[in-house]
Amino acid sequence: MSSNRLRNIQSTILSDHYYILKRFSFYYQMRNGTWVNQVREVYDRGDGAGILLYNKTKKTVLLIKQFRMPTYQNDNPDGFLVEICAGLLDKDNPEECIIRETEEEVGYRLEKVTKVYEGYSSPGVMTEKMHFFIGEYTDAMKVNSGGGLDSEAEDIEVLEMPFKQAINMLNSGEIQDTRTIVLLQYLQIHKLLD
Ligand SMILES: Nc1nc2c(ncn2[C@@H]2O[C@H](COP(=O)(O)OP(=O)(O)O[C@H]3O[C@H](CO)[C@@H](O)[C@H](O)[C@@H]3O)[C@@H](O)[C@H]2O)c(=O)[nH]1
Ligand SMILES: [Mg+2]
Repeated sequence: MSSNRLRNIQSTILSDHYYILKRFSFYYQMRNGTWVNQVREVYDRGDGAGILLYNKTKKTVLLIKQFRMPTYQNDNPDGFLVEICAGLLDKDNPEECIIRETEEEVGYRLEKVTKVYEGYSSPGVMTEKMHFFIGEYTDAMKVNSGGGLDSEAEDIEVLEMPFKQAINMLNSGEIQDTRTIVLLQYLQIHKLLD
C-alpha cells in the first residue's frame, strides 16, 4: 500500500464495538497537481465470500432468506432479503470459508467450488472485498437442514427453486441483493443451466 498522491494520513477509531469504523483525514493530490484535505469514514469488517449453488439436472438454485437490519432501515418493508449463501472470512481462506458457510447455512457438503470474481462490496465506505463462487450441488451432498449457527442466533431459511423462478424474481425486483444478482447473471451469461 503506497501512493505518491497521498500525504499525512491520520486515522481515529470512531467505533470498535464489534467491527471497526475509522475516520481518515489525509491530503490527496488532484489530477491538476493541487493538494486537498479529504476526510472519509471507513468501515472494516474483513473480507467476505459468497456462492451460488446450482443443480444441473434439476435446473435449480439454492438461495437463502434472512433478516437484514440495514435494509429494514432503507426501503425494505419487512427487512427480509433473498441472498446467496455467504459469510465473513474470519481467518479462513475464501474457499475454506465458503465450503464451511455452505454447510452451516444451507446444509450441503461441497468438495469443489469455482471462483468467478473478486470485487469490492461498497468501495466508498467499506474495506470489504468479496470473493464470488459458484458450485454444483446434488441431493446426495445434503448433510443437515442448514439454517445457520444457533450460537450466533442466525435464522436462515433455505430456498431451493427453479433457476427460471430466480431469474423472474430478479427481473421483478424481488431479488435486491447485488451479490445475488451478479451470480444469477453469471449462470445466465455462461448458459450453465440452459
Ligand atoms: N453482536 C453482533 N454480531 C454481529 C454483528 N454483525 C454481525 N454479527 C454476527 O456475525 C455473523 C456474520 O455471519 P456471516 O454469515 O459470517 O456473514 P454475513 O452477515 O452473512 O455476511 C455476508 O454477507 C454480507 C452482506 O453482503 C457481506 O458483507 C459479508 O462479506 C458476507 O459475505 C452474524 O450472523 C451475526 O451473528 C454486530 O454488529 N454485532
Ligand atoms: Mg451469512
